[in-house]
Amino acid sequence: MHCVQEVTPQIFWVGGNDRRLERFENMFPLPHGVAYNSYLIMDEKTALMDTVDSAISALFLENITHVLNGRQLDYLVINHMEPDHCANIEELVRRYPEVKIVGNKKTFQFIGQFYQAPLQKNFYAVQEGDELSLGRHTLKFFFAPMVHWPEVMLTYEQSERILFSADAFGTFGALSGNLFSDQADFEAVYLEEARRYYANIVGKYGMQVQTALQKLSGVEIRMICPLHGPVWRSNLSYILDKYDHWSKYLPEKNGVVLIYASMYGNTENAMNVLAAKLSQKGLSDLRMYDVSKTHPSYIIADAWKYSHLVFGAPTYNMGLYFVMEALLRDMAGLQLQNRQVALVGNYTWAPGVVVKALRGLVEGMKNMEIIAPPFEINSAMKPEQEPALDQLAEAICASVRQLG
Ligand SMILES: Cc1cc2nc3c(=O)[nH]c(=O)nc-3n(C[C@H](O)[C@H](O)[C@H](O)COP(=O)(O)O)c2cc1C
Repeated sequence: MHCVQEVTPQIFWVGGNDRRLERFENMFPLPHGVAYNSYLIMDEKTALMDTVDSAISALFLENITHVLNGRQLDYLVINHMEPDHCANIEELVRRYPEVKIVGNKKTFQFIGQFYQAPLQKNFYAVQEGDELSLGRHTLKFFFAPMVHWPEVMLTYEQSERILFSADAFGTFGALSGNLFSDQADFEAVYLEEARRYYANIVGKYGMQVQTALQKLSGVEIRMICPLHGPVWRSNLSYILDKYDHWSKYLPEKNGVVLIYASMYGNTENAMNVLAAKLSQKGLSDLRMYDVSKTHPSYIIADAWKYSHLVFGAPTYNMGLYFVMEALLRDMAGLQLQNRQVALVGNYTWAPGVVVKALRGLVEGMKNMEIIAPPFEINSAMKPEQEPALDQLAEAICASVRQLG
């Protein structure tokens, strides 16, 4: 049975949800599933905006057949060639041999790489700023290279002022029937997952997101239709503001995330003592993670949200405990920047090694300020070290308060 929703009287959501997939990109846990959105415009000409992942192909094709109701598919716009959105191109050409595949040079290069079938005869190339009339609706194409992949386009429908935004403004989390963000309690249901999606999937490309936002700044947008998660038809400034913060690597909140690695509990203990001191000094909403327990995507999402990060880790085979090293390299790869940092190291026989490694990785990232001398433990924290930890706590509090 088809499952479609009306976005506007002539535009239909023909996507679907996957709550079975364990990990997005075989990497990121999906406790709340994921939605693959696709939109079909029914005008004098019909146009489909992107396809979906192969996991939901059967329902997707049924949805299209239902909405087309015997009509031909005239255009298939490919805003993004990542396989979770383009798994059905070949099948659509088999069903609608005359369909024009709308894309740019890079789109067509990638289609050639992913697909065996000769699809060149269906290609309909567009340039930046080109317009395509469907009748009452007119599509205008904005290129947004590296707002995830190099071929990415944003398609703007001029009559209804709708932005089909590819992966931008998307989120993890399946749709629970409610298609629009204002039908859900977005902050409760989606915000954490939207941030986790942004930081881990798009985070590296902040500069390109800024370029795209500037390109669109003169365009009136009434609705944003992303490829994942709910559609925005109201309060657009809310999600635009989040994207502006995230892509400028500006924290949303002044606060502290304590991130530790620990094999036998001694580093963990020092981090707990530090967290208690921070709390007693008046800091609230502290967040704390064990890197061996929590998937890095969640820690990275909070690193995107908060202004201060404390990293604590033991020495391991004359270096930094691997899981912490992997997390820091992940953060660096995603270009996390502009954070205030404090360090806690632990060793049994090699003083200085782990704090040097932590410092090296943190200083390798842009605009990361180490706000106080590292706190070092020799195997286990001793009561006589409390004044030094107090000093570190005081430095962190002062730095948080300084931000306002
Ligand atoms: C496999 C292994 C390798 C270690 N390698 C080093 C090392 O190279 N240098 C050092 O000073 N301590 C090393 N240690 C000691 C730990 O860093 C130390 O015991 C620390 O207190 C552990 O902190 P934790 O209780 O938070 O796990 C090693 C410990 C283990 C288990």
